[in-house]
Amino acid sequence: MSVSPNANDYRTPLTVVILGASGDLAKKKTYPALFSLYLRSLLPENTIIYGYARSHIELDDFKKRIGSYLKGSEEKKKAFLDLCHYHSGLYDDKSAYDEFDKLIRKEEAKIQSPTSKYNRLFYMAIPPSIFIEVSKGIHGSLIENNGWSRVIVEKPFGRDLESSRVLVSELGRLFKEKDLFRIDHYLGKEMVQNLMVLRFSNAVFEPLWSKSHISNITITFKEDIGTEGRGGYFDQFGIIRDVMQNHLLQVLSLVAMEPPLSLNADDITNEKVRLLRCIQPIKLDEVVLGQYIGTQDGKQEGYLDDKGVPNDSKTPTYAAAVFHVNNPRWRGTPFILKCGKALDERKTEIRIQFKRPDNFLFQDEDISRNELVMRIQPGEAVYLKLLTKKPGLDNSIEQTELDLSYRNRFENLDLPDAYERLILDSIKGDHNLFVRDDELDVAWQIFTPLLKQIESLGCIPEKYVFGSRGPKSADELSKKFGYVRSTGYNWPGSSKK
Ligand SMILES: NC(=O)C1=CN([C@@H]2O[C@H](COP(=O)(O)OP(=O)(O)OC[C@H]3O[C@@H](n4cnc5c(N)ncnc54)[C@H](OP(=O)(O)O)[C@@H]3O)[C@@H](O)[C@H]2O)C=CC1
Ligand SMILES: O=C1O[C@H](COP(=O)(O)O)[C@@H](O)[C@H](O)[C@H]1O
Repeated sequence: MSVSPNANDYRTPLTVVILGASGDLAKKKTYPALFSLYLRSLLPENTIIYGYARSHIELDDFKKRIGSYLKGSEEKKKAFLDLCHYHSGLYDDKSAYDEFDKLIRKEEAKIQSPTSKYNRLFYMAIPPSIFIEVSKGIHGSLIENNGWSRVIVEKPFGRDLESSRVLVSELGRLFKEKDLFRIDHYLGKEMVQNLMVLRFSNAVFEPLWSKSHISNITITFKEDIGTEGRGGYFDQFGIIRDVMQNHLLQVLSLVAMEPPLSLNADDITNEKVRLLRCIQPIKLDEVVLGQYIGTQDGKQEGYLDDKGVPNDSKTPTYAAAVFHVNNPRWRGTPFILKCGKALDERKTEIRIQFKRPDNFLFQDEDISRNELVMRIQPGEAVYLKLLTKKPGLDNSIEQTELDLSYRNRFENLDLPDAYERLILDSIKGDHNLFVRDDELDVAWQIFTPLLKQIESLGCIPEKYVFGSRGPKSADELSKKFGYVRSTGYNWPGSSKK
């Protein structure tokens, strides 16, 4: 579904309320995304942005703080910051929300609405421990009855099936599903969006897209930074809850789902949910857990050195796990999901490794498999690794690639940040890129038994050094499930990357 900027929603004044405006997410992601939308003239004509948090911050200081994360001309920044207000108040105090509502109404009253309506978008950039009390505050004092009120919630949506169900039902009592937007920011990334187009608009892929031709699929998330002071938060969740249960599972479902009935949000989510229901319970012996340690030269600290992390923490900062999808398309093709912090590089990619052709004529050659790689970040690219005859008199075979590097192919590439796209969609009321309640439920059904097993057995993660490729056992796991690493491949563009 798409809504044109001329629709009524764009003429109706909008108040964006950022709860937790003094925090990290707000300054690094939410305000910069709103600023980009402002620069592209994609915010409704009369938009006010109100930050709310406990900290007492003077408006000028607050503007300086968020201004330092905005990229654009000083003139545009100033014009954007003129739309921004800040109010401090408690999260569990009804009178504070009532007072805040009065302030917002006063600002809104200065604007004549051409549609006689006023819309409000609430963005919860707050820790999960206060989701429910803040939701009650919004519901009790801040809802706009003459227009829509929508709520964007950030992950984590619970820490297991039980807590997620409590959260879903509590929020469900306060807001209708159509007004709730659960963000998984990976769904807003360009290449993740491109998955649907690549798969379903190109006749060349669909006939190959199954166990008949695909040997294994690896979805990898690597970060080259550690927890960097966020250890206190991270330690309560670990990498499986932080990245695998949400971002990687979303990518898996888009790679593996059947074609949806239409591009309508519900039809797409129905297919994702149907696919997720086919995932077999994850086996502990098909999982590798890791935790990073510092480098010998002391330049990089280990996870346990991060303040807020207990000395004896067993929380994994790396995980690899094998997923088996029990349906006719995928039965027999393993999906290997890998994610970790403090590794050798920053990279998120999908790597589809094909089987050898049935009637393989080149038995004597040490020949690698075809691979279709979709690099989500950095440097968005889709490339197909294939074999050609070495040009010239030589008859040997060489690995090469069909390469769609976005930066080379698309001129003046200006990709919107994931948050920018997602905030815009919530203004349009488009749920396509947000997580539906039943989707969340099935994701937790997949992971909760594994997480409980890991915790009850007190599994000790394998140590790996900051900046390495992660635990050694992860490569063995990939190999065991059919991944064949090609050697001797040389990408000529590496110097341009
Ligand atoms: N358009 C573009 O931008 C293109 C870029 N390239 C670049 O060329 C380079 C090579 O590409 P490609 O062959 O696809 O990717 P890589 O050789 O980087 O990785 C291929 C696979 O091998 C694994 N691997 C890497 N090192 C080891 C190791 N020492 N032991 C075991 N497994 C390992 C990787 O795991 P893991 O992911 O866990 O590291 C990954 O699954 C990359 O830098 C790629 O980005 C190539 C083609 C096009
Ligand atoms: O949700 C999260 O994602 C970030 C990585 O996001 P990216 O867009 O930079 O890939 C990760 O660092 C963080 O731990 C996690 O909570």
